[in-house]
Order: sequence, then structure tokens, then C-alpha cells
Amino acid sequence: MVRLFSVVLILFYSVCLLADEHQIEQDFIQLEQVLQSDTATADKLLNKLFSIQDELTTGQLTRLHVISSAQKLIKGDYHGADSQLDKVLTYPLDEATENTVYLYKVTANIGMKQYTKAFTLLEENLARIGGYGEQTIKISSYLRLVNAYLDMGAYQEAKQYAETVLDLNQGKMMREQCYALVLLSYAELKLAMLDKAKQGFAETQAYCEQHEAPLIVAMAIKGKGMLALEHQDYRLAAKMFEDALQRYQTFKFNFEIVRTQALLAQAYYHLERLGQALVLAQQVSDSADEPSNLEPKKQAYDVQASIAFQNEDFKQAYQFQLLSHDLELQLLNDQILKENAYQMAKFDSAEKNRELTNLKQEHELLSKQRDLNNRDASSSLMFTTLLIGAVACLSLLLFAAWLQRNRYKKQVQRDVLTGAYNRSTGQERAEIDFVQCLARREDYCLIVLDLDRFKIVNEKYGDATGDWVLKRLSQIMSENVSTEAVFARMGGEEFAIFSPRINLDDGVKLAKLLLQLIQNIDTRHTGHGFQIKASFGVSAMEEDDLSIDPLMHRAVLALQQAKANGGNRVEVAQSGEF
Ligand SMILES: Nc1nc2c(ncn2[C@@H]2O[C@H](COP(=O)(O)OP(=O)(O)OP(=O)(O)O)[C@@H](O)[C@H]2O)c(=O)[nH]1
Repeated sequence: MVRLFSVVLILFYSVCLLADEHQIEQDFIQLEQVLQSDTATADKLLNKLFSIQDELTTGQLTRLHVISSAQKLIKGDYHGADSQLDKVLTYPLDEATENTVYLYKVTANIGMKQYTKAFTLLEENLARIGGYGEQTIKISSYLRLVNAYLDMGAYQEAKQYAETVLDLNQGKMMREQCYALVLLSYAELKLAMLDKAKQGFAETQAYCEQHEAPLIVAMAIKGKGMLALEHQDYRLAAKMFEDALQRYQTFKFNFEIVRTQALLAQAYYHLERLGQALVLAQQVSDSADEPSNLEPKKQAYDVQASIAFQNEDFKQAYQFQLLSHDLELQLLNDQILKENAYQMAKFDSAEKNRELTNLKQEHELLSKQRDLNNRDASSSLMFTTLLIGAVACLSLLLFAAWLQRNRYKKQVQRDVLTGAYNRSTGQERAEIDFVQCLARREDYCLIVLDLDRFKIVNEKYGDATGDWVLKRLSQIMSENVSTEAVFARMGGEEFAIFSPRINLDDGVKLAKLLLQLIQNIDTRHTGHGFQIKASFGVSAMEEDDLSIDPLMHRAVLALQQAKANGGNRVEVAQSGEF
């Protein structure tokens, strides 16, 4: 099986793919055409092209080396091919050529029995193919991979990627479809999926005949023969092998000719067509001593041994058996090497997967950890936000409470109707100012005023009008007393203005101004026309005054005096009274 598919593929692809992709000079075209069938001409053309390699473009030089490597592979010079392919890898390569080179390297390594390396290259190539953007290149690359897996005896993988090719291709590229079908059928045959293989070979033959791929048709027919051999249907097997052999001979495809001859020899032996079997077996035994010929040669020796045994030529039978046994050992050894490499690759792959799983788990753990950290951070953030929120809320509450307290305080301190300080607050505040003025020996003045005959206003125009008068009065006071002064409603229609740093004269002036303003209040806003009048008593701090009380007393006396004098006037307290 070794090299079978590689060589077919080299014929099938290196010729067509490269020819499709480049403007190829006549020599290149001819070289690719005769590469497999006419070794002498191929050598001549290769030598010719290598002799003018300085004149070739990088692309042509790359191509020349690739073809030369392919030829070395065909000849079995795997070491030469491998080192030449390494050289090709130093050139800038497009995806298709790069893939070709790696697959040829796989073939070279299989040839050198470096199966582990071959599997490694296959794995690498698999990863590389996955990244190819161009669908056609991807398909042809997978196809080469299938071919290499078959060469390596990794039939399950071969089947898997042949199916991948068919899925990707969907019948679009005829040749690729054809080749994928036949490789899939061979993989199934090797996996003992005989019914599927039977169906696959039949389908391949029909499809490839229709799409004119005669080489693949020959392979499908040979496959059908192998199936018949499995089923011990030797007549059918012989018929198929004869057909396939004839077709391969048209192509001078020696490699396949030898293998088909060996199979046909087996079929003939079972059909007791011993003469024909011997001729074919002899032809196979005489074929080149190449690793790829081990299997057909062993089959041929078996046939020869059996026939010699039937002819009772036991000595010769024994000789053939020894030869067969020797090849069987080599094949077995090769198979063991491949299986080991395959198991190794599988193990490596499993190990890699395990490592990947571990890494993935570690990654997941890290992610979870990061998640947790993030959550922690979020929690901290949330906590901080909540804390800030809580502090803000609390501050707001405190502020609201403070406002409320101030409001209440204001309400408690102020008269609701007029907004002036109430009596107690007014006096309290006034007392503080007074003490300060006393200490600093500054002036202090007190004005008390009382509306005249306010009872009549209430009675005549109603309490609402009375209220309006009180509010308007307060407004005038607030607008005309200094900001330092404390204006308070002392009760009913009686008010006081406590004025620090105001002497008696200025106090009297202020009182007279206020009286005038009160007199001028336009009461028509109430719907009534009347004049408001008020009496004022003014006192100022004297030397013996230690509190505000004596001032208050003197001011009230002055107020009473004003009332007594008919009201609507300002009276000044007499010094020394009280
Ligand atoms: N509308 C209103 N009237 C008030 C308020 N507080 C006290 N009064 C009235 O003020 C009047 C005070 O009457 P009096 O003490 O007799 O004083 P008066 O009528 O001004 O007489 P003289 O002071 O002697 O000029 C009473 O009728 C009280 O009802 C108030 O807040 N609103």
C-alpha cells in the first residue's frame, strides 16, 4: 500500500494543479506529462531546466524543484526528495505549493520509514489547511491529506477527511470529487466496511466514467476486484483485475500494474488457472526490489509457493515460502512501525488534547477567579456605591432635617402672619446685640410702635383686612430697617425694632420715616379706602442701662405718650425715666 496513493496523487495532482496555476513553458508542460511514464525524457528535461536555472523566475525555480522532488519520490529517492523539498520551503510559496511540498515531505518520510515525523507533518498540515481561505485549495489539500493517511494506514482519518472533501466540494470540482470518492471507498475497504466500499466503488466508477477520469475508473474497478477477492468470488475478482490491468497498461502505470498483477495471480490460482497465475506471479517477483513492491511480491511468492506445493515440488514451495516469510516480516515490521508512530501521534494528540483540556480548565478557573474578582470588585463598588448612596441619603436626610429644623425653628422664632421675629426671640437676639454694644460702648436704639385704632379696622373691614394691614406693615419695616436690626412682633398690633449702633436721633428719624410710610399705605388693594396710622415710642441706650428692659420701658412710655397725644406720631423717651 505504501506509496500507492502518493504516486497516484503525484501523477494526478502535480501535473494538473501546477499546470492550471501557472503560465508554463513548453518544457515544464512536457516534463510534467512524462514525469511518471517516461523517466528518460523526464530526466533529460529536468537536466535541461536545471542547466538554465539562473534564467528562471523564482516561481519557475520553485516549480522545477517541486517536480524534481516528485520525480525523486517516484524513483524512491526519499532522502534526496526530502532535502530538496526543504530547499523549496526557503522560497516564497503560495498556499497550494506550500501544501504540495509538505505532503511530498510526508511521502518522503513514509518512504524513509520515519513514520512519526510523517504523522507530525500530517498534523501540522491539517492545522495549516484549516486556515486556508481559498476553498479549492482547502479541498485539494485535504485530498492530499487523505492520500497520506491511507499511505500511513490511518484509515479512519483517511475516511474522515475524504468525507470532509466531499462535504466541502459538493460535487463542484469533478476531478476532486472523483478522487475523494475512490479514496473513501478504499478507506472503507480497509476498515472492512465492505458494503459501503462496494457501493462506493460502484458510485466512483459510474461518476468517474461520466466525468472522464479513466485512471480513477481503473482504481475503482481494482477496488471492486479486491472486494470480490474478500468475498472469495474469484471469477468476478479476476474479471475486475483483468479490466483494471488493461486500463493501467494504457497509462503504462507500472506501479499499479505490478499490484494488480499480484492480485490477479491470486484470483487465477483460486480459479485453478495455474499457468496464468504463474506467469503473472513471476512477472511480479521479477519487479524492482522497492519497498513499495513488498506486498505484491509477497502475494506473488505465496501464489508460487502454493502452485509448487500442488505440483508436489516441496523444495521450491519451501523456497517461495521462505521468500514470502521474509517479506512478510518486513511488511509486519513496517506495519508495526507505522502503528507505533500512529499510536504515538494519537498519544501525542491525546496528550496535547489533555494538556489543552488542562489549559482550558485552568483558563476556566482563571476566568472564574477573574469573574469572582470582578464580582468582588463589583461588590466593593456596589458596597462603596451603596455606602456613598447611604451617606448621600443620610446627608440629604440630615439636610432635610436641618431644613425642617430650621423651618420649625423659624416657625418657632417667627410670627406666622408677618414673618417678623416673635417677642421672645426678638428680645433674646436684641439682648445679645445690646450686650455687645454695651461692651463696646456703642449706640443702641429701640423703637416700639402700635397701630392706632386697629380694632376699628378689624370691625369695619374684617379680620382679613386687618391681617393684610399687619403684613404690609411688616413688609415696610423689613424693607427699611438695617440688616443688623431685629424686627419683632411684640403682640397683636404692637411691633419693636431693636437697632444696634443707631443713636437716638437716627432712631427718631427712622421712626418718622416709618410713620410716613405707614400713613401712605394704599389700602385700596383690600377693596377699602382708609388710612393707617400708628404711634411710635423711641428710646436709646443710656449710661445706666445694663439690659434692654429699661430701654423697652422708656420706649413703651413714649409710645403711650404718643397715644395719649392723639396717636399717629413719634414720641421720644425721656432720659432717666425708669
Ligand atoms: N386682624 C387681626 N387683628 C388682630 C390681631 N392681633 C390683634 N388684633 C386686634 O387688634 C385689636 C387691638 O385692639 P386694642 O387693643 O383695643 O387697640 P386699638 O383698637 O388699636 O386701640 P388703640 O391701641 O388704643 O389705638 C383687637 O381688636 C385685636 O383683635 C391679628 O393678628 N389680626
